[in-house]
Amino acid sequence: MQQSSLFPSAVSTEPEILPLPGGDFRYFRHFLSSQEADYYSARLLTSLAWRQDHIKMYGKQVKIPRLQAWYGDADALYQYSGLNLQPYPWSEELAELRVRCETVSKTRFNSVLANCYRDGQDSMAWHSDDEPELGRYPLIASLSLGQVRNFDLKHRVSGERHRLPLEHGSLLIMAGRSQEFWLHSLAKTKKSLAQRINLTFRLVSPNPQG
Ligand SMILES: O=C(O)CCC(=O)C(=O)O
Ligand SMILES: [Fe+2]
Repeated sequence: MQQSSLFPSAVSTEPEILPLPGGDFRYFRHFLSSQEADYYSARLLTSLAWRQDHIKMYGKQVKIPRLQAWYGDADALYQYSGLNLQPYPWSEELAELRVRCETVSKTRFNSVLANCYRDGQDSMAWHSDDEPELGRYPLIASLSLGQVRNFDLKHRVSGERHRLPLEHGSLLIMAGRSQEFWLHSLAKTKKSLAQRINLTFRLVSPNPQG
């Protein structure tokens, strides 16, 4: 049975456009209904192959401050923070969400990076999603589930900052030259927070030169 038929009242409205010079950021606050968001949040938490990777920093192996899992088509290989990620095949829930994200963003995705922030101590450092395999003007669809966390944006040249709390069931589309001009991060906080899952749907090229 198609899961989406269980949720006839899914809300989908026009996005809010973030006023960020040079970028193209569109925020769908109520992309999923709250029932859908609860459903996917619970399912993904238990069904994905979460793991805590290590990266090399200053010659030392350090644990990434969150759990991750990479899913996608077999040829969607991805290098991330020096890690070579091999995708797991699409799970049922991820495949359903992929279609929803493709429809709203009018883009095809062949992979998704899942991140799980277990509490306020889990975080993501400043970066852009500008790896060559994402192409020149990548469109990335970022779906958030669970605990609201602050998504911080910083302009590479002017240093201008913007903070967007990403809500349960929301979708943020980053397109055009967003990655070229803007860095993003998720800061740690001392507050006691519940967990949050974020999915970034991506189209990665098996051959960045091609
Ligand atoms: O968790 C988020 O909202 C951001 C995730 C992110 O930036 C990434 O996966 O590249
Ligand atoms: Fe990112």
